[in-house]
Amino acid sequence: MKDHLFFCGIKHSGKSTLGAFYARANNLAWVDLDDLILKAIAPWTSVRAYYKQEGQMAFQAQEVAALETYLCSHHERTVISLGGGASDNEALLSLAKSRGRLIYLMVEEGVLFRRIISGGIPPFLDESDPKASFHALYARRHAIYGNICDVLVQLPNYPDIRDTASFLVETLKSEV
Ligand SMILES: Nc1ncnc2c1ncn2[C@@H]1O[C@H](COP(=O)(O)OP(=O)(O)O)[C@@H](O)[C@H]1O
Ligand SMILES: O=C(O)C1=C[C@@H](OP(=O)(O)O)[C@@H](O)[C@H](O)C1
Ligand SMILES: [Mg+2]
Repeated sequence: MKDHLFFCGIKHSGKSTLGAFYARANNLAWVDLDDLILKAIAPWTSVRAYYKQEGQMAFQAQEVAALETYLCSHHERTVISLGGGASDNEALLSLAKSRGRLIYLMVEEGVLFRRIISGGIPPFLDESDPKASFHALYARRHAIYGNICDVLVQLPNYPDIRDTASFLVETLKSEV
């Protein structure tokens, strides 16, 4: 199967939540790559903790291994929600590219920043200037996703995520 749909985007853009919605609406299988990694790295209970302790290279190797394992054993068309750091994993992106289409769920920087810090400043942002550190992360990853993805969907920021999901389903009708 070479026609999977890979949902890409910066952290908190809604890849996981909207991936599940979109798959349900289109009667497709859905998996979240972070969930597959978590199963593979048991007894770890969080991918973030694994990433922090074992480092980026180890985490990226898990991303590729988890995707390879899934693709080898599942042949139905699947919506696969990637993690936000996929932009920095060339091997993962080229594997995904070879097996389907990459959909960039683009959310405006300010909206994402507010969503991210609503739960407090996360450790991946610089505590002394979280806005500037997020700006740098956003700019770099946005450039990569904008360049590599086959489809870019600029998501609205509706108060109810179900409305955003419906927008996505409608928008992708003409694209995939
Ligand atoms: N369009 C949206 N509107 C409101 N909240 C959202 C939206 N997209 C994501 N969220 C919220 O942001 C958080 C992260 O969503 P998630 O789907 O896990 O994003 P990702 O997988 O891209 O990091 C969740 O609390 C989710 O409810
Ligand atoms: O942005 C990142 O570097 C990461 C995002 C996470 O996924 P979400 O974007 O689904 O939160 C997860 O894969 C990991 O913690 C790394
Ligand atoms: Mg996610």
